[in-house]
Amino acid sequence: MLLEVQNLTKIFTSGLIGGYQVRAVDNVTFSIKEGEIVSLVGESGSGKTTIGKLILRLIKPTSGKILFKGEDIWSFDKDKLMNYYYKNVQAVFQDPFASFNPLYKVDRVFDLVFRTFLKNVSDVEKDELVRRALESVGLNPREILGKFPHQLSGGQLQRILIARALLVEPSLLIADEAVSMLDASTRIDVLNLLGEFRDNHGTSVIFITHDLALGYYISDKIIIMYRGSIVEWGDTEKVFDNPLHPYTKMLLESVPDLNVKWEFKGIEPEREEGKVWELKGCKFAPRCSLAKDKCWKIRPEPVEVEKNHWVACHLYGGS
Ligand SMILES: Nc1ncnc2c1ncn2[C@@H]1O[C@H](COP(=O)(O)OP(=O)(O)OP(=O)(O)O)[C@@H](O)[C@H]1O
Repeated sequence: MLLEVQNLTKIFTSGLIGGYQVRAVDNVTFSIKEGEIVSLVGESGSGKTTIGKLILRLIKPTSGKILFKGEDIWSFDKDKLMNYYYKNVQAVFQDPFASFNPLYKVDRVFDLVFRTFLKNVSDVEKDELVRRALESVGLNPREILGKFPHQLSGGQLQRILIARALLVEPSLLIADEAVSMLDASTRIDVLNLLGEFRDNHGTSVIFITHDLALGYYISDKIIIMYRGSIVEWGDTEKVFDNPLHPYTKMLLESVPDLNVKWEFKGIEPEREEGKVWELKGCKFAPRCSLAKDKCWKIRPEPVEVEKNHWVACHLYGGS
């Protein structure tokens, strides 16, 4: 297995006075095989980015483990972290502007990659690798190299960052809302590019998105998150063809239908933000029209309802 996330929990403390704790990630377990594209889907605040940061070892879990090829990522010393883990695990985030220094030409992001991960490459080879990487994301190197960030569009900058991440040929790419800022046609090009890269290099992708349709388009497996917990996961086709959790159903109903004028069909989110994190039962109970007594008291355990399709909901059994 390439990556195993085991009972991962991250608790943040918010507010200075009378602060309350947020269980941003709550006992999350999943794994990713080589060459698999897995989408993490959920609305804002469901813990997707926190999972990405935990996998990148940018923050420390409160409890639980992340294993990369069987090794605990927190057992790596600085050298192994830089020269092994980050060479294997690359990331692209939502806001491309944040990744560029406005005072330097965009080429600099490639220099850093060569200095850190590809030290033995000659200058001639470097130029060729950069050219190929830019072309692979649909950019013309002559229009890109030598420019400052403000001279390029957000979509161009984002594709440069994807090219940079793929240059290293990582085993795992974490794409956190990485296509959100791209226009619709560029977005599809970049999604196809990730798929091609997987096919050619066996790179696995964790595709973090709030957009169910993008998750459907790109992924082999889909994980639906709600308030830090996984509520449903499985093979993408199965989850889409036969959504089981009331939250997954609600998300699917909210995908805009171009033939129907928009009308709010969801249930109003609960007002008392802090309280839901403390619920003993199902976190979705305050929004669920089907919630029964048990749902408020006992957290549902995941149940495999069909092969490779799991749901954590009392409607489908489990304790
Ligand atoms: N550093 C932090 N300190 C305190 N709370 C945090 C911190 N980072 C995240 N949180 C909280 O953890 C929860 C999960 O946040 P996270 O950013 O992981 O969600 P998300 O699903 O990625 O949302 P979005 O799509 O809006 O980025 C939220 O309630 C958020 O406010």
